[in-house]
This record gives sequence, C-alpha cells and structure tokens, in this order.
Amino acid sequence: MEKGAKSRGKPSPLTLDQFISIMAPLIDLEKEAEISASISSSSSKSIDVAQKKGSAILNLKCVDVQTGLMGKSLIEFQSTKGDVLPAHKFGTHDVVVLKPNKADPGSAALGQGVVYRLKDSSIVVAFDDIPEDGLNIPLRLEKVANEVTYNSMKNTLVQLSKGVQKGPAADLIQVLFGEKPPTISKKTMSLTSFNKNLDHSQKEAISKALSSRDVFLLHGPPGTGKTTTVVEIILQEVKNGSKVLACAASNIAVDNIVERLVPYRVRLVRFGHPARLLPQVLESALDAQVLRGDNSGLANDIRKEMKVLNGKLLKAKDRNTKREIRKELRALSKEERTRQQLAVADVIKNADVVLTTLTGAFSRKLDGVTFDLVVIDEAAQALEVACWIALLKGSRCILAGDHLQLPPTVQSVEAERKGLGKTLFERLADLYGEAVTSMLTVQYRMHELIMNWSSKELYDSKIEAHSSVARHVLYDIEGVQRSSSTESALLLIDTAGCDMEEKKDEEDSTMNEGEAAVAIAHAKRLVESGLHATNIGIITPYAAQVVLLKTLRSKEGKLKELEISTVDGFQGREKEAIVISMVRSNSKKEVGFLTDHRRMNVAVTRARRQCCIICDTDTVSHDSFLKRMIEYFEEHAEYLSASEYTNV
Ligand SMILES: Nc1ncnc2c1ncn2[C@@H]1O[C@H](COP(=O)(O)OP(=O)(O)OP(=O)(O)O)[C@@H](O)[C@H]1O
Repeated sequence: MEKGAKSRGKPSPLTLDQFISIMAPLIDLEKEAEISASISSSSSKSIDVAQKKGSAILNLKCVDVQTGLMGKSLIEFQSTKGDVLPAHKFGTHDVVVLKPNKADPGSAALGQGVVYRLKDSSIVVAFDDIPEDGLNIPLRLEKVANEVTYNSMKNTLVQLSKGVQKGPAADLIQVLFGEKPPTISKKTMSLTSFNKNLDHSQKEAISKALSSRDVFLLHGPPGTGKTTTVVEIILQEVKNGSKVLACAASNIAVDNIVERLVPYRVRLVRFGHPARLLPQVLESALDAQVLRGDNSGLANDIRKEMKVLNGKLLKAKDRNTKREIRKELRALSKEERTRQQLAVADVIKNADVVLTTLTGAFSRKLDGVTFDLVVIDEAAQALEVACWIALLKGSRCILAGDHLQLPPTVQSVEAERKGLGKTLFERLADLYGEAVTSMLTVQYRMHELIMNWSSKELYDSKIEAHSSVARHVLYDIEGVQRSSSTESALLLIDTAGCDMEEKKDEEDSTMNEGEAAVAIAHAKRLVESGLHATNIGIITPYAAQVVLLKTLRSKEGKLKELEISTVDGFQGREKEAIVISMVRSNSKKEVGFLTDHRRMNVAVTRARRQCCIICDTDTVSHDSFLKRMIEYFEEHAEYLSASEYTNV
C-alpha cells in the first residue's frame, strides 16, 4: 500500500466529495430507469408493451392459495396460454401488484405482494391480505418500482456528506477515500479455527482479516470457499467480543451465512420480510424472535386489554366515561408501542451478529446501533452506495467478493456508463491492492481442466484444484455410465459451417435455434448415460435463447428438472455439467457482450465435472479473448461438430 496509487502513476483516489457529487445524480437516473421499466408509471403506453418489456405478466390464472409464513397468503399463478410463463423480468423478492387482466394501467390493484417463488410454469406471490374477490377471472401481475432502495441510498449519501465524520465510521471513511492509510495490528494471534477443514490460503486470509484495523478484502475466485471463510471470520470476531453486522446485496447470500452460522449456536438475528427469507432461517428472523420476547408478551396483553376497552367504549353512553376510556386507550397504545420497540431493541442488543441485506441495514430499528465490524459478502456485486448504508454503522469492514466475476446490474445505460456500477471492492483493490487483500487459491468445485483456463486468463495461474475435485468426471457419479458424452471434462461443439445462424426476437434479443437444439440434444445424451437432469444446467448470455431453450425443454419429459438460465442469473451457482450456448453466429462476426471476460469467467466456472461450449468458432474467434478461449478448448477439450448432434 505504501507503493500506493500515486507512485504507480495512477490517478489520485476518488475523494468523498467527488464520490457524493458523482453518485447522487446517478442514483436518480437509476431510479428513473426502474420506474420507467415498471408499468405503474404514467408513461407506460400499454399493458402489451409492459409485457414485452418483461415488467408485466398477462393472462394468469390463480391455481393455489395457501396461508402461512407469519400470516401471509401464498398465491400461485399459471399462464392461461401455455405451460411456460412468457418471458419476463420478475425476480424472487420483487414487489408486485395483482390486477384483473383487462384493467386499465392506472386502475386500483386487487392486492400487493412479494414474489415468493418462481418456476418456468408458475409464480407464487406472498400477499399480506388475500384479495378476496376476483381471483376467478384472468389476472395479471405488474412489477412495482422499488423506490425504497434508492431513497435509502440517497439518504446515505446525505449522511455521508454531513455530520457522519463524528460517527463510528469516521476513521473508516478517511481510509476508504484514501485520506489515511489502512493499518494492521502488530499483535500476532494464533488461530484456533472452528472449522477444522480450512486450507492454507483460507487460514492465511482469516489471520490477515482479524488483524486488519480498518479494511480487509477477501478475494474469492469461483469455488474457493469464500463464504466458508467469511463464516469463520465472523465466528472468530464474536469469540473476541465483537458485535458484527453481516450483509450482502441479495437475500439468498445473507441466508447462506445465517444457515452456516446457526450450527455454531451464535446469538444472531436476521432482519427482513419473511417472504424474502429461506424457510430454514425463519427461526432466526427478527419477527420470530420479537414474538418470543417478554416485552412482546406484554404488548400482546396490552392489545387484549385495548380490545376490551374498545368494546366498552362502543357501549358507553355517558360523555365522561367515554372520555376516561379514550384517555386510558391512548395511554395503553403508547405503552404498547414502547413495549414493541423494547422487544425489538432487546433482540438487537442480545445479538452478537445482525444479518441483513445492505438495503435492510437502513432500517430505523438499527438507528443508533453501532458495530465493531461490518462484513459484506458478495461485495463485488453490490453498488458502492449500497455498501455505505451498512458501513456507516461500524468502525472496521471486511469485504468479500470477486471483481473478476459479474458486477451489479445497473439498469440505466447512462448511469452505468458514468460509473454507478463500479464497486467499492474493485475501487479498494485498485487503491490498496495486496496490502489489504488476500486471495483464496484452492478451489473445491471444478475439474482442473475446467479451472485452468479461468485461472490462467484471470487469476495469474494462482488457483489450484483441491485433490477431491481435480480429476472428478461425470462417470464417477453413481449410476452414470462411461460414454463418449460423460468422459470428458471439456467439450467443444462447433457450429461453424452447420448453417446455424443467429436470429433476433421481437425485442431485439439474440437467439440461435440450431444451438438450442444441440444443447438440448447434448443434455439428453447425458441423461441417457444416467446423469440426473437436476445435475445439468444450460446457460446462455441471451434472454431470448433462454426462452427458446425452455420451450424445447417442455417437449422433453426426461429434461423437466434441467435448469436453464442466463449466465448472469446463474452467478454463485454450480452444476455437475454445464452447457454454454454462446448464440452469436453471423457473417459480420459480431460477438456483442460475449467479450466481457467476467461473463465468460462466470459461465465456465459454474461447471463441476463437465463444461460443454456450443458456439460458432468462426464468429467468436474474431475477438482475441474468445479466440484464446477457443484455442484452450481446442487443445484440451473433446472437439465435435454440431452436425454430429443433428444428423441422428
Ligand atoms: N477448506 C475446505 N475444505 C473442503 N471443502 C471446502 C473448504 N472450503 C470450502 N469448501 C467447499 O467448497 C464449496 C464452496 O464453498 P463456499 O460456498 O464457501 O464458496 P464460495 O467461494 O462462497 O462460492 P462461490 O464460488 O459460489 O462464490 C462448498 O461445498 C464448501 O463446503
């Protein structure tokens, strides 16, 4: 770090003032982009346009209603037009409204809820109140712009711009904006780890993290046990008496940490809407713990008392009696609120670890609560402004992530271009580099041939495959036969010269019918060799190709449980066998956003035992990065022509 930014001839670090003045308008742009993508804005011309943009799903029927989940109603919808929902941009946890299919754009909703589960064929939404009428007619769901996120980010910028210099993060802010160098504790600590299986790079990273005084970056390439390491750091910190705020941008990443901490009996609490939490972490939810507290019991008794008094009030005739009852009700209501607040405060006070999404850290319930350490997992996928929501509450931070995988999605093209998506993780890696960073170097997912391309291309060849995975292949799995399809860790199926050109769909997304058929044919061969379809994933950079693949899958009974996704949507996941359909095949040799190294890095590194790339080598080799990838595959993979899959 002493050889910092300036001596390497880099531009001077971003100042806090610059950061605030750059980011404030970009958050507005992003908020506008989200609002205009949602149908509720007056600018949306028609519902059909919204469906095309993916922000509405039309022609739905209600197929199931269930109650549960702390008082919520779970309603399942399917399409009235086919087995698969039309292409859409709904995600789990999105806020949606339900309307009759034919209602005008501005009309009142039957109900508002949170997307609970998404399948190809159905969508389940958690509503606070069941929409009692109107469920027997054709319905539609519309995505609602989530303004809360932007408001909390804007508010955080305001806090950063005034006054917080006196808060718990006062020194941290100076370090993260390059005004003060990061420091490291000189004390040497011996590490007795909770997890006995940690490898050398994980142990080294943990020791370095524990001795960091302000900031530490845990760089976790694919499959290297980043979350395993984060969990050990939290356990060690709690053992040393720290109160920890642990966050991530996504709910699933937060739940992942909760699940792994629970077996160690850590005193923890998970903030968040119950519909956004995994069922297995509901016990740790703030709502559940508040309900179990003494103060909550008292608040409940008070509510019962108020009910009785309200009954008396209705019957009372005399003015004075009425006045007395009202006075008593007011006092009780105040007492009830105080008890509720105390119940929440008790839970937070007693927790050693508070876990929430970054946006959730803005909760008023955390006002005035400070932490010794803020941990942010998946930090390379979070907007920097969102990170600051959590960072302002602590004096030290540990960020875990991999800036060589995909960054957060930014909807506004302009905001993206002007730097909204540049992450704090990446900025700090540039600013302080190795002085504050440890990279994990043993990976537990991929066959070494799958790993080596990514390691060489993006991680200076520093990654090694753990012996338990280095040579694992599909036919090692029980029930899978050794066949030409299951033998190789790498496969390249070339469509060059096979007449499999790309096409555009109505919304200008690219697809390739020939490739889709080959991808499905390969998946079928794997299943015929005994591999269960749940172990296979087909991923592709293009949304239109996902829809096409799903349509083909719906015709294949044995492939029901095969997963199909965009590459971006599959980040953080893995499958035994991954098929990548690259799509681009054209005479101009245009490859679009395939050239983003990070996207191909994510795509290839999802595979545990087999990675099969289907592409037109002639088109994609036009880009030098992709050309090197093809050369790597030509050298190490089984090479097949796509015609071998179509001429059967
Ligand atoms: N030291 C270890 N010994 C054996 N297995 C390990 C070790 N560390 C991690 N693993 C295993 O490696 C896999 C990936 O671990 P983890 O989920 O912590 O990784 P991650 O880096 O967060 O994943 P991703 O690549 O999705 O970001 C898990 O199955 C985990 O059990």
